[in-house]
Amino acid sequence: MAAIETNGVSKRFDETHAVRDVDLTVESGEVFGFLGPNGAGKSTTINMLLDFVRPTTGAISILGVDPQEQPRVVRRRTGVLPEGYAFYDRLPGRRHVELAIDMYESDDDPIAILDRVGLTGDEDTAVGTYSKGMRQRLALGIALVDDPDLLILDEPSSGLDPNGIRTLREIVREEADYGTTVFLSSHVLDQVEAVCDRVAIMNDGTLLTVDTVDGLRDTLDPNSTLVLSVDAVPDSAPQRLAELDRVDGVDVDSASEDHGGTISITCTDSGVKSAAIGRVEEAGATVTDIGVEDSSLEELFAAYTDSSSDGERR
Ligand SMILES: Nc1ncnc2c1ncn2[C@@H]1O[C@H](COP(=O)(O)OP(=O)(O)OP(=O)(O)O)[C@@H](O)[C@H]1O
Repeated sequence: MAAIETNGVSKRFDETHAVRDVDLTVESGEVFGFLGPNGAGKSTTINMLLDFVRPTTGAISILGVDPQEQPRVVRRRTGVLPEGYAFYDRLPGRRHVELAIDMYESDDDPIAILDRVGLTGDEDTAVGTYSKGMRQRLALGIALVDDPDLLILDEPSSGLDPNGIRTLREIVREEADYGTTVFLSSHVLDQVEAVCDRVAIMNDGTLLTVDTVDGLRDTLDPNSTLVLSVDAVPDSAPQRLAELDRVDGVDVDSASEDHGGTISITCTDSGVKSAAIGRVEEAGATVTDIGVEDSSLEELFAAYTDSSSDGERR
């Protein structure tokens, strides 16, 4: 059973077509990244998944149930970190977690949850004095109450410092290990790349693609650079490599001949990499290390959203 399934889901706010005809399936146990620039329709989609907003058209299933028919079942089994959580400034962090535990009638330990999100020592401090990052940590803790089957995190890294981002990443991985499905929206792409099995890219309300990060790479930018460390750069290596069909460029660095050098090979197809290594070895070099430089998710995202912004929207 899919954890999230949408069929032909659209949402109009008056003249704004916020979400257009979205078909999306997130399998149970996946860590799924939901990417898009500001105004792409990510929050509107999330709000429809949780029945906070009703679709204009289309059908949604969350953990096998229709959120319009059984919103309580969906909310009971789903932990949500929404964009802009409304806290009670005068209440301490611990009390917020206790209220969530009471609501779920759960036997979770609030201190253990606050510890998990890195708020040890701040449990009894009023939330009004919390920094943005501390509030985000608290909202994440509240989302974890009662061990949800599905975690929906809307821009979870917003306001977090590098330590907070690392904690978030660890928690996402731990939850995935427990079998929780994690759906996280973001425009902080390297975070998404670090934890997600698959990503969807939204722009102007339209779902442009769903793929693994590697799959996106193959589609959008098959070029990658193979960087070989060698004991010495043979004179014939560049020529031998250039003869290969899917090699687009060779760059040699043999500045420190005593200590070997590097050969960087631009490949237009990943299948040519082993042949390229073979050619270097045939030329007489010993390959001591192999690296691959791929385009970043950021570059792929820009390539997708730029090529989709071609006129008629809204
Ligand atoms: N309640 C609303 N009434 C009118 N328009 C809305 C409403 N909610 C969202 N929109 C519009 O729908 C579009 C999509 O907004 P949405 O908040 O879903 O995007 P987003 O991808 O979450 O953006 P961000 O990353 O900035 O949060 C935007 O044009 C937004 O102005």
